[in-house]
Amino acid sequence: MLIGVPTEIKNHEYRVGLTPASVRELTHHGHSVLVQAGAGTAIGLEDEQYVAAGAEIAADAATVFARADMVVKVKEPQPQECRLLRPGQILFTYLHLAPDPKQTALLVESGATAIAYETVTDARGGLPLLAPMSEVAGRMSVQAGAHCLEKAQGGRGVLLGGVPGVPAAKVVVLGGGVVGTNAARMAMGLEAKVVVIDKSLARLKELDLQFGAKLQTLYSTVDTIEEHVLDADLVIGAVLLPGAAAPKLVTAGMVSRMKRGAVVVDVAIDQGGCFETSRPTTHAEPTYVVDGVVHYCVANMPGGVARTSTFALNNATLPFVLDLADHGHRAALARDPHLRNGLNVHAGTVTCKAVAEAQNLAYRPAEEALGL
Ligand SMILES: NC(=O)C1=CN([C@@H]2O[C@H](COP(=O)(O)OP(=O)(O)OC[C@H]3O[C@@H](n4cnc5c(N)ncnc54)[C@H](O)[C@@H]3O)[C@@H](O)[C@H]2O)C=CC1
Ligand SMILES: CC(=O)C(=O)O
Ligand SMILES: [Mg+2]
Repeated sequence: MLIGVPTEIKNHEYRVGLTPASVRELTHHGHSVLVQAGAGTAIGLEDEQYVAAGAEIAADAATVFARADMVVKVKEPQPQECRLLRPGQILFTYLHLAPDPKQTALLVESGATAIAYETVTDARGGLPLLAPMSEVAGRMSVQAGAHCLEKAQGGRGVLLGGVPGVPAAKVVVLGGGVVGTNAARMAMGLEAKVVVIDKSLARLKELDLQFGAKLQTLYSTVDTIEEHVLDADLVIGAVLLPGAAAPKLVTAGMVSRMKRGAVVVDVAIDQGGCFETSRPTTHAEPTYVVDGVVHYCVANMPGGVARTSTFALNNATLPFVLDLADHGHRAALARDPHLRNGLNVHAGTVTCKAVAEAQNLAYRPAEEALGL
């Protein structure tokens, strides 16, 4: 199979779909890889390293999309990329379609087979291709939040850990999954007072066992959310209903009653965000203020630490890329129900139920669309 890797074009996005080491694995399996010139240069992955691993270098994205049987990316395709896709071609990348009707329509129109990293599952109920970036974003959310709390950034001028004689800041984490756990761990490491709110009792039990008395775990109700958000210095949004638009747990009314200079970091923004006042921002302009509350809503946070993120992402995606390349999409999707859960759009139909429901579109189960 010919696998194509275009340069990412989203704002300040420097990750790359395949590392030279991943390219070497693919060529070792007898596949060909076409990498756009300069795709990894920003993070020190030079064209020469890709060539040494067996890749061919293409001058531009149009060539990569025109020749590749499978396009491997990081972020959702931008409109000009969607228009380069064709029927029968595989697109393997993050899509986050539920809150994005425009991209959904373009992918349906393309006729391509679009497999989303974020809805691929594993046998333990996890999301193995979302998890590495959730680890990164969870850890970054506390760095970002701590920075935004500084006066010059519009924050309250509060140090997360306090100092002897002065109280620590209060950090509230909504959702105790992969992002939430990593955020809580970093916030506890900086000696903030940390509360995690989740609607899964099983998850709260695991967190309690893992962190003990240092972490307060609370069951998610409107009451609990309101009480703790109003009292917080930093709130981190980390909830997820896989594939679906994020639930708006924090209303605009609650935000208006938060402390002036408090900060919200809405990591769930890629699924639409869990604060009613959230809208996507970029690394170039990461924050805005609503009712005195600083909002950080960058939809590609891991792009900020693109080198770490690229290696972490490739560790998780490579086995699936190899599977798709070795067997073709139909056989690979037929034999692996977890990879099949990643199929969001195939040959002009939406095959992810949560996406179809979010946008009121016709849904066709993947098995039916693939003729399995
Ligand atoms: N902005 C960015 O750059 C990035 C965003 N993300 C996003 O972060 C979000 C979280 O991802 P993960 O932690 O991997 O998901 P996860 O599935 O590991 O955790 C989500 C948690 O939310 C909880 N939850 C669901 N509904 C809830 C409710 N009503 N109240 C309280 N908790 C609730 C679930 O029980 C679960 O524990 C996703 O939207 C993901 O796409 C992930 C990486 C990067
Ligand atoms: C998951 C995601 O949105 C990202 O890594 O950018
Ligand atoms: Mg505890």
